[in-house]
Amino acid sequence: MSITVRAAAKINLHLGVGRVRDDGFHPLDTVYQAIGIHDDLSLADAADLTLTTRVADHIEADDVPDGPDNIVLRAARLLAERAGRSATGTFEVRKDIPVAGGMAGGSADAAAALVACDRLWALDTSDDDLLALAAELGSDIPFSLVGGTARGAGRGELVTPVDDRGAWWWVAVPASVGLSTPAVYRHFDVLRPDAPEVPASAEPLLAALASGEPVRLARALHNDLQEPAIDLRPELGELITLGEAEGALRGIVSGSGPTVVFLCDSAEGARETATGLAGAGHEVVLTATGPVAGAHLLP
Ligand SMILES: C[C@@](CO)(OP(=O)(O)O)[C@H](O)COP(=O)(O)OP(=O)(O)OC[C@H]1O[C@@H](n2ccc(N)nc2=O)[C@H](O)[C@@H]1O
Ligand SMILES: Nc1ncnc2c1ncn2[C@@H]1O[C@H](COP(=O)(O)OP(=O)(O)O)[C@@H](O)[C@H]1O
Repeated sequence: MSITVRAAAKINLHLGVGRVRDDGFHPLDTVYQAIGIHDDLSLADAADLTLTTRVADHIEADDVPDGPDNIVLRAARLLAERAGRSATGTFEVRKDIPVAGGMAGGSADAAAALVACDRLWALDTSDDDLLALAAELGSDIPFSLVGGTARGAGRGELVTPVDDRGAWWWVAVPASVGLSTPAVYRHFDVLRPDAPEVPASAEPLLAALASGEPVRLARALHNDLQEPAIDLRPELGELITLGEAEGALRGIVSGSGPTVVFLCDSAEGARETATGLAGAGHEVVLTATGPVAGAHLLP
């Protein structure tokens, strides 16, 4: 038997970051949105545990570990250990989500692996237990299970779905070389030694989301990791200016970057912005809508 699970990229519409905690993580008040850029993960019965990866043209195959470090295998082993069985199966990951891009591609694959193993191994794990395992594997992974639009608290792992009736149009421009999430958080600590213990509230963003108006949402977008990301990669600031000149309502660094996402007012607006960015020499320009579903089985 073989099954396929699809998992989406995320962006942070609001990313409030507080002063680093004693455990090395930063307290967050964030709003995630899953958008229509996907990885698909297939899992087939087998006696042992193996993984192959296939990547879209815009991804460098060498950037994705194919050994035990791949988060798919870590997720499978963790679930197997908790279920008291051995981890078995042949995984194939087909990646379209930019790697180390601030779009939680690894987290999407980990969430997909939890869903796929739970199903193929017939474990029937409860949602709460799957969410707890996801949080052990990484702060963003519970959101990758839930999808849609959701608020994240704690270090990002405590996820609550929020009201979002919009269908938002996004243009995403990944960079050819990724940025390390811990490095961007460390740079935040250097630039913001006075960061408040309580992160900037997501409430204004939630009000803009509920209005359904793209111009209001554009104004409310907020990312405390944008400043450190741009300080490490000044060209990201130029890219934001360019996309806004090409018709986007607003550009913002996605999570810890270096992908930049642009909110557009319509499908037509997204097409124009994408065409303008491609014409200016950006080889990879992706268009997507959000919100979309979290990790789910494909028929
Ligand atoms: C920045 C964000 C925003 O959504 O996403 P990305 O841009 O990476 O996609 C997340 O906080 C990334 O979450 P994730 O990539 O799951 O991080 P984890 O594996 O849990 O942690 C990796 C490292 O990031 C730092 N980290 C992560 C989360 C957090 N709240 N504070 C932190 O300081 C820590 O240095 C940690 O050791
Ligand atoms: N399945 C996977 N897909 C992508 N990256 C992975 C995977 N498994 C492990 N990694 C490692 O995780 C790092 C962060 O990847 P990713 O989740 O794409 O970025 P981000 O944290 O910026 O959202 C990569 O540089 C890579 O070394």
